[in-house]
Amino acid sequence: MTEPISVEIVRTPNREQVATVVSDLLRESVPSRLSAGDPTLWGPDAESEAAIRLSWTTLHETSRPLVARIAALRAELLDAGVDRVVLAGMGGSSLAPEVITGTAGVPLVVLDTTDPGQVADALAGDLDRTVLVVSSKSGGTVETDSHRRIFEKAFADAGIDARSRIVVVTDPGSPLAAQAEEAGYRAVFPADPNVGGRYSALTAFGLVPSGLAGADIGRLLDEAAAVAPLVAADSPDNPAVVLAAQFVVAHAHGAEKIVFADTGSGIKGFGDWVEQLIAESTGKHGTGLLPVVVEGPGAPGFVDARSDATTVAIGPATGSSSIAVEGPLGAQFLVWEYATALAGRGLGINPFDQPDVEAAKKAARSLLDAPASTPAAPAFVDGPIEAYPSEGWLPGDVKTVAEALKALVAAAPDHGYLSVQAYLDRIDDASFALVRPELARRAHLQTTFGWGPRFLHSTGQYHKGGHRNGVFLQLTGASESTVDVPDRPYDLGTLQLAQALGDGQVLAGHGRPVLRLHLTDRVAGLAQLVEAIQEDGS
Ligand SMILES: O=P(O)(O)OC[C@H]1O[C@H](O)[C@H](O)[C@@H](O)[C@@H]1O
Repeated sequence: MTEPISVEIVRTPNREQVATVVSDLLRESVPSRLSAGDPTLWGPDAESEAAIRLSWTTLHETSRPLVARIAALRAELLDAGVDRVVLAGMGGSSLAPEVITGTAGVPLVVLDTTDPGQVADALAGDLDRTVLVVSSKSGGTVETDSHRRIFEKAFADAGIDARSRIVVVTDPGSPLAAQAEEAGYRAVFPADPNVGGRYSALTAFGLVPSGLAGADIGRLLDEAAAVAPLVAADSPDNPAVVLAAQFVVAHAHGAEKIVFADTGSGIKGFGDWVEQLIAESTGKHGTGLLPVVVEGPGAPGFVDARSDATTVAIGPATGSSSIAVEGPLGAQFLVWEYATALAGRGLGINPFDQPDVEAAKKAARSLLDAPASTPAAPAFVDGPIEAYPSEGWLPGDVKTVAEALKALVAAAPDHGYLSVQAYLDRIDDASFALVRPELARRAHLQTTFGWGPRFLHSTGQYHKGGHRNGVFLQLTGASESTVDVPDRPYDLGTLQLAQALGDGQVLAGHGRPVLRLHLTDRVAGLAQLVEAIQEDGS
């Protein structure tokens, strides 16, 4: 029989220490205790939260009944000519379905944005054939609530009974569960409340949208089931133990970054899922593991990784990878969840909370509640780009984007990182992702890229709670579209800007340098930005 997953350690500088960490984990039977749901594994402070967060270890069994229910709903919808699935959900409520459907090659429109243009494009699709899945564990996430309001109105405006086209996934008792009951939405799938968002790939959050879109979710559970005995075993061959020990020891030696490249796994977008799991689980109390997702095995950050990073191939090993993990998606989900929970124990943190996420949400809410009477003036304007630096790091005589970028990179400590955060349309503005390798190549810093506000529910926890060695480049842009949020005093563009400004304030409050570049014309702005990066030469 072929192994359900393979973890290859291509090179490890600290073999003996890794072996010690492995034997400590095994001596205390940590893997089997984790699989049995022992909440004491992360110390007394984490125990009460862990007690309501460990049901993910058995989802390959407990989620089985969902498969038939989802298939029945899909058949009903198809009979009614409804075959376009739009998913409104942030972070753990959309990252897994995006990978599952991308890998299966079935279409799913994911709404995890407040960009007015991107939402307008989703609305412009064929509403006659559309079902909206509204996924939110808490039932109170502002983006998801906005999408529900916007689509409900759009269905009604198009003469479609919105109730028949909205399917909800949420925790029992959440505000969204109450709204769904009151409105009489088509179906409500109660999620397992004892699984946190980023560990919920194999709950209703991962399975409902993916199954409705046509992915083979039964097979996904089979893949997880095949690996379950391996990750629960108190054995030195346990793939999750091997990974966790590598990361904990690397972290102790100053390699707190994990650079992920897909090397031909056949999985689409795994990095986007795993980065939330690792960053949000571990990035807190000034420590953690920073995932850096790169374009491929030849990308900057991977080929030229230094001593501050471990390179991981998802797929076969390549010359630059230190570790290679090969296996199907369902197995990868479970192995990385176990590895993260085990690494969290090694780092001495609670891998199930996200103490710094709320701060940015609160700052955005304050800005929406009390908008500034006069907008802030840019520090300088360079063609179609306005620059808004946080206080205290940009010399006053800097007047060009190229110089400002150079100063931002120079403000990072040695072995720090640069985080690029694009509050833009990740479909129409997809080419902004090019900025990451361009900057990484010149900055000689590990460089991450995230779409705002999506990353706020993912790596955003690490930026504020993890190692304090990041510098931050925010990109915001003018929009030609306006999308109102029904029964709310703001439109999406206003919300999007408040989210960028709110997170920027919180980062600056942590003493981190933040440069916001606002593109008054997105296309011309990108061209100018790339030119400035190339000219920068830092
Ligand atoms: O599912 P929801 O309650 O809407 O939450 C969606 C996401 O947003 C939060 O801010 C958390 O940081 C994430 O862990 C979570 O996955």
